[in-house]
Amino acid sequence: MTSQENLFGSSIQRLSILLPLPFSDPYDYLCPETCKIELGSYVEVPLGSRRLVGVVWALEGSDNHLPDDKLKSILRVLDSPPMEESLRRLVDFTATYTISPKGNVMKMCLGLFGGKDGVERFDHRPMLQHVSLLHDLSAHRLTEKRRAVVDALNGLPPMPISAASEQAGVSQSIIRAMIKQGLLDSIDLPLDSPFETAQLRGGEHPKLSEEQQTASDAIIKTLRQKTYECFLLEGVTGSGKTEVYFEAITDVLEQDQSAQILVLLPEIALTSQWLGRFEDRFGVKPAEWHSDVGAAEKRRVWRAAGKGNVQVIVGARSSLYLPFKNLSLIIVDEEHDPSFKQEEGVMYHARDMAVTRAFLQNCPVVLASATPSLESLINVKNERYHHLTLLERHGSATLPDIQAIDMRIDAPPAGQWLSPKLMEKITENLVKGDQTALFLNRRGYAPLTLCRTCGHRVECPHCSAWLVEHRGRQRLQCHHCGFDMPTLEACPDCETEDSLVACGPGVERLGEEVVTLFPEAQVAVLASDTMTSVSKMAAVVAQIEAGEIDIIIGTQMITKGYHFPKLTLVGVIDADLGLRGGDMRAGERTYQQLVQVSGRAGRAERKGRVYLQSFEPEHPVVQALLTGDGATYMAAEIEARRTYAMPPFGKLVALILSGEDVKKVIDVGRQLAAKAPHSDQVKVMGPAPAPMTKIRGHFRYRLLLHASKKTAVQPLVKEWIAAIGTVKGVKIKIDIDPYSFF
Ligand SMILES: Nc1ncnc2c1ncn2[C@@H]1O[C@H](COP(=O)(O)OP(=O)(O)OP(=O)(O)O)[C@@H](O)[C@H]1O
Ligand SMILES: [Zn+2]
Repeated sequence: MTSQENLFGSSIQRLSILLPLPFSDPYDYLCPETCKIELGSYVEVPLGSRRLVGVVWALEGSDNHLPDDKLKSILRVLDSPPMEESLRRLVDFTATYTISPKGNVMKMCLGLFGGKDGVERFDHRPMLQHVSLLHDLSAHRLTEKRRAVVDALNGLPPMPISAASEQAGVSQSIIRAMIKQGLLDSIDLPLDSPFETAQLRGGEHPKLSEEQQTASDAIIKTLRQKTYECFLLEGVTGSGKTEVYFEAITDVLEQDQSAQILVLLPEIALTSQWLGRFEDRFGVKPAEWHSDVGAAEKRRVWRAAGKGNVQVIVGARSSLYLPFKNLSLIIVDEEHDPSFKQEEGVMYHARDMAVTRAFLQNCPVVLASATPSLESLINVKNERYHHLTLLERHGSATLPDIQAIDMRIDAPPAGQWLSPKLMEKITENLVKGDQTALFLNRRGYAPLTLCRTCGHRVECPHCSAWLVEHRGRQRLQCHHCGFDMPTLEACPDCETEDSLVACGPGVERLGEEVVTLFPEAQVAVLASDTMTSVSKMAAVVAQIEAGEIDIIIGTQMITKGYHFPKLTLVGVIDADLGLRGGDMRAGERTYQQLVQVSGRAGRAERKGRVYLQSFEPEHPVVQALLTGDGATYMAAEIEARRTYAMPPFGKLVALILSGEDVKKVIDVGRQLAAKAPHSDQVKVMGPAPAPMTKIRGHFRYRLLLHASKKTAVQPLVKEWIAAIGTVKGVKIKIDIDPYSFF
């Protein structure tokens, strides 16, 4: 600790404070030595005219030689347990690994907020107006809406006005008016109401099968030793991986009520069914952390995590950076899922960082999947991960029969997308009263609108992409920048009326076809643009569970996690779709997706069947599904990666340059190429126009660095980019181990 006398004779110290701003290093601040401060303490500091939350990164100043009188003092130490060393080290690691400013990683740790809001979060617990029903209003004459409010509140403890309005389906003003008239009571309660503790042996408690038991025993053994170990829990679809890790969660909490568990799920849409299962099992809801959670709830979860007042948090990628007090187990479900890679800002891979966090925390981590990523399989081979396998479906369920439909032979009628064979199977299934899922990974009505007269394709004015028709909403939309406009009557180029045609199918168009062919069936179309919130998705899931839906049509959002006992037929409309892009992971990704969607069929007593419509049924991916020999397919993929020294046998770093002035972008690209590191261990390709040459009016070029496994790429890339310096108007994004090549 450095200290010296200040002007007034009292002792002061210098501190390094990491701020949630895009800076790489902490800033120096002063504070009286009497101040009770620790490494990791959250403090409020001034910066210009702003007040920010920062974290004490060192109990001494950095080496910036600024005299004390140039430094400002911290304003106060905030009321929260200090950030633990393991999280501070994760921040350092993430920043170094991804070549991001440390302050940007700190921003993720603080949750939502950088500025003022961050400070408010630490203030005495905010109070919130709650409403309750104390009087008997049955004799009152009430409007329908007021009656709905009474029904929603009846017999329940006070709830926030927003919750009551949601429950009753009326506006908040109606509730406020009722409070004013004395019909309802209002009370201010702290927002930070505590999370309930799980009931460990109370709820539904399945008896594990032998292989499930073996897997959960292995995890529990490590849990009790309180050490790091990474498990790859590989179990076929429907084998009950969730039950295995629920058992592990039960054991951690049985050993230690204050233990905390983090479960990462790839998609928030997935959580509805998962949450239901959790609640059945543990009698309480876990805390949630994802983009659909409101600011007040996020504040509550963040604080509870830090104070150790919440046991289980289920979340998306960013929950990994929450300030847990006693993190004891991390689960990454569907670990192979590409959405764990963050593609904006700090470009980290949440699965890999979860393993790192567990290592720093010295606790076990479980990666679960029916189709593990190639990287994880290799880590098993190298004995870095402990492999646990479930080979059979739970109970009497068996894996579905999978067949291909050769679209060159069994072609659909013109302008339709369902082959005669698949139509026949759907009809049979409807007669049986079973449910069918049709998978097509394309949102909207049609991916392309084409003019029959002049051949013009309707493109986004800001991106090099076609506009996708959304017929229900009568809009044309860009799926890259969100640009949106009404559908057109005439061709924007040759101005011919009624000459535009929709080309290709999206789920909406497939829905139209299905409704026409099977008018008596109840159909639901699920895509991320229609299922915009967890509650909307939950409502549809409940309908499917209740058997109110016969045919489910959806994008990749329906492929994973779901368990619908009555679903026995899966049709894949275009099994080759994912193979067309052609990056290094296209085959692996398509294989995983097809296994996952097939895995939705026949998960209970009734046998499942899957039909893959393909123009290339001889493709190794389709063959792997038909033969059920995924292991051989993945082994061949691993060999191909090894041959070409592709990750994880070698390293890739992508540089994505973008700017409004294409000449400047190309110029920076050329400068980078000229200064590129080259050796027998390192090669650089590019600059080349990105496949998406323009997004949001910004032109994009890419360079790709390929290095041997032993090369430390981060210092190399840092030095390389520093040699160019910053160029105004051109952004350089660094993507270590890229998953997207667009
Ligand atoms: N030991 C058990 N006792 C009773 N029910 C079980 C048991 N194991 C699994 N199940 C039930 O079997 C069904 C499938 O299990 P689960 O959803 O956990 O599989 P999964 O391995 O996660 O599948 P997927 O990878 O396809 O998501 C669930 O309804 C689950 O409750
Ligand atoms: Zn666009």
